Amino acid sequence: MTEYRNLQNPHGAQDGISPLLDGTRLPELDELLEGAVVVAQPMHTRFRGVTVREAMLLHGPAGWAEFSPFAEYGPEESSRWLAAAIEAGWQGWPAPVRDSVPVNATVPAVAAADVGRVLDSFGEVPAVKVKVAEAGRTGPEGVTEDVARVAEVRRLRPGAALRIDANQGWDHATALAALQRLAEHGLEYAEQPVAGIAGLARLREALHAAGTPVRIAADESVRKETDPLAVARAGAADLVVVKVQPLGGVRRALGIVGAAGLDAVVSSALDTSVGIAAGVALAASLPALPYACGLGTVALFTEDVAIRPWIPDGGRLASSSSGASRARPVPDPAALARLRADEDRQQWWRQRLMQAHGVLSAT
Ligand SMILES: O=C(O)CCC(=O)c1ccccc1C(=O)O
Ligand SMILES: [Mg+2]
Repeated sequence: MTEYRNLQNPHGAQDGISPLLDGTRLPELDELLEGAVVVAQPMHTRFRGVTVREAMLLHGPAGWAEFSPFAEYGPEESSRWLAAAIEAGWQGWPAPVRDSVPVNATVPAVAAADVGRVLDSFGEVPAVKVKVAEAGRTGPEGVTEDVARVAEVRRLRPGAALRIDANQGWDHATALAALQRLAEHGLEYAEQPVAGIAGLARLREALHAAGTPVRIAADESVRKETDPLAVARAGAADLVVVKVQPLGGVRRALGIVGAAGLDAVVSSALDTSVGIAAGVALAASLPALPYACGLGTVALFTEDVAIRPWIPDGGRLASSSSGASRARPVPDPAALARLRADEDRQQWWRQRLMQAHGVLSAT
């Protein structure tokens, strides 16, 4: 007998955003853990302080699913990532409205001399996102490095749309000065240059007043706020970045974009190809997709679990939902064996999944 539970989630049931697992059965723990495997995918370049990305892959009746909250995330936050995995593996995604989606290259905070190598790994792309304001490099020297990195991207890809992501690393004055310099290279938008909704609003106004109206995209102020719509309601950003796992699934992310009423950029959480497919499903089912998606990040790994890794081809990724122009990713057994994390890590991730499951079943 299938049990349907309409879970009341403290972060979900507000302002028309659906609760986590809205109407979807919460599988038993044993069912989730059967066939679950933790992989560790090494990276070409350090990203977000990480050189090996761990992810737990689950195998449900609808296909493979990814549960990969970052190591420092607790049960409450991780429960949204688990809800996204349950949607992927036990429910499937809504029908797409487009066959493929445009993708940006992602350039980590590397030295300008390494930019060419990173760009080449993505092939031809319509847009490039450049990481700036790396931890410990947010002072004047760091800004100079950021400007040099962006200038090198512009030199090598004169026709690409160019955006930067500061991961809220700058203070107001640094962001204002840095963005005025970076705007000379042509910026499509700046992603989370400073922390907080009030911070974004203040910076956005200061940029307009200074005559450099760089568009502002909110990322952390969407995915880490208890209310993902607060930034839109405050008029603090021009667009919102949406990620499937942190927002609790494709359907919930679609609802958030609709309620925000702003243009959305779909991006990855440094997922394996299994998680990237969910991001593509979101991008392929949004009513409008005015910006390239940050879903090319499998190119940052030295190896991936999928037989055909989800790396952009001609700047695009094909959609895999119903009417599939491409099947959903299936891990290659040989790659799973090679990338399998050690027993301690398998155990640690099973523990995390149990805790996230506990949050979903208690609410
Ligand atoms: O958007 C992209 O191009 C890549 C994804 C990305 O930058 C990212 C990946 C993992 C965690 C955080 C972020 C981020 O957008 O801040
Ligand atoms: Mg970001």
